[in-house]
Amino acid sequence: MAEPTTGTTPASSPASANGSQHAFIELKNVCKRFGSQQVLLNINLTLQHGETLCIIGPSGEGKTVTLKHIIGLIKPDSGEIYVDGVHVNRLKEREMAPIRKKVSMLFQGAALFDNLTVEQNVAFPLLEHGVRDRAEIDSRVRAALQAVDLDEHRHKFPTALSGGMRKRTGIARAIIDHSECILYDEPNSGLDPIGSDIIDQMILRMQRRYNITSIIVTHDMRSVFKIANRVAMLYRGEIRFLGTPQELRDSPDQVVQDFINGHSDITG
Ligand SMILES: Nc1ncnc2c1ncn2[C@@H]1O[C@H](COP(=O)(O)OP(=O)(O)OP(=O)(O)O)[C@@H](O)[C@H]1O
Repeated sequence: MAEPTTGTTPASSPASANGSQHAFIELKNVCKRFGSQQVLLNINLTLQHGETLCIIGPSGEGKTVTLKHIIGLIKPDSGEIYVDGVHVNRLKEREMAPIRKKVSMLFQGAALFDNLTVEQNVAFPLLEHGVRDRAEIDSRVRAALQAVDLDEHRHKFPTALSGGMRKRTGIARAIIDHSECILYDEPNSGLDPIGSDIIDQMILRMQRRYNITSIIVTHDMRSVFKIANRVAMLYRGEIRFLGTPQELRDSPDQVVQDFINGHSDITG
C-alpha cells in the first residue's frame, strides 16, 4: 500500500480553545479486525480544537468504525486513542461518561426518541446528566434550538419532521450539554441539495459560534469542499490521503482522483 499522499504544507490548525498543548483527538496506530476482515490498519489522525475533518472513502472502509473508536463504542485491537489528552481505550464503560459529554456522535438518522417532542429530545442529555432546574433546562433548550433554527418546531414529534429537521434536532441535542466535539455520521445522507446545504451551514455555524471540533463522515464531495479544514480518505483499511481540500483536488494519486470524481474503478 502506498504512503498516504499529503500536500507539502501542513493544514492550519485553529488554536486550542482551552490553551492546552495536546491535540484534542489523536489516533495512534489504530488497528481493528472483525473476524478475518482487517478493517483499520495503523490509522494515525490528529485533530486540534476547532478543526473540521471530513472522512471520505468507499463504502465499508471503516469510516463509521473509526468514529465509534473515538467514543469508545468499539475498542481497537492495538493502538491508542486520546480525547483531550485522556487515553480512552483503557477506560472502562462507566469511565467513558466524561468523554461522551465532551464528544457527541450524531448517528445516521439522528437516533431520536419518537415518543418525545423535539424539545424533550434536546433536553434529554441535560436530564441524563442530572440538571433539574426547569428554568435552566428551558433556556438551554431554547438556545440550542435557536442555534439550529428549529425553535418554532419544538413541540413537534420526530415523525412530523423532515429528514433535515431530524438531523438538526440531533445537532441541537449534541450541543446542549456543551459538547466540544461532534462526530457526524453521514449528516447529508437522504437530503436534497438544499437540505444538505442547510446541514453544512449548521456544521459551519457550530464551528464558528462554539469552536466545535468536528469529524464528518460523508460521501458528499460538495459538502467536503464547503466545510472541511482537512480531509482524510480511508482506503483498504489505511489512510490513503490526508490534507486540505485543495491538496485533495490537486492529489496526483489516481485512486484519490477516481474517488472524488466518482469513477467506479476504485472498487475494482
Ligand atoms: N460490529 C461489527 N462487527 C463485525 N463487522 C463490523 C462491525 N462493525 C462494522 N463492521 C464491518 O466493518 C467494515 C467497515 O464498516 P463501516 O460501517 O465503518 O464502513 P463505512 O466506511 O462507514 O461504510 P459506509 O460508507 O457504507 O457507511 C464493514 O465491512 C462492516 O461490515
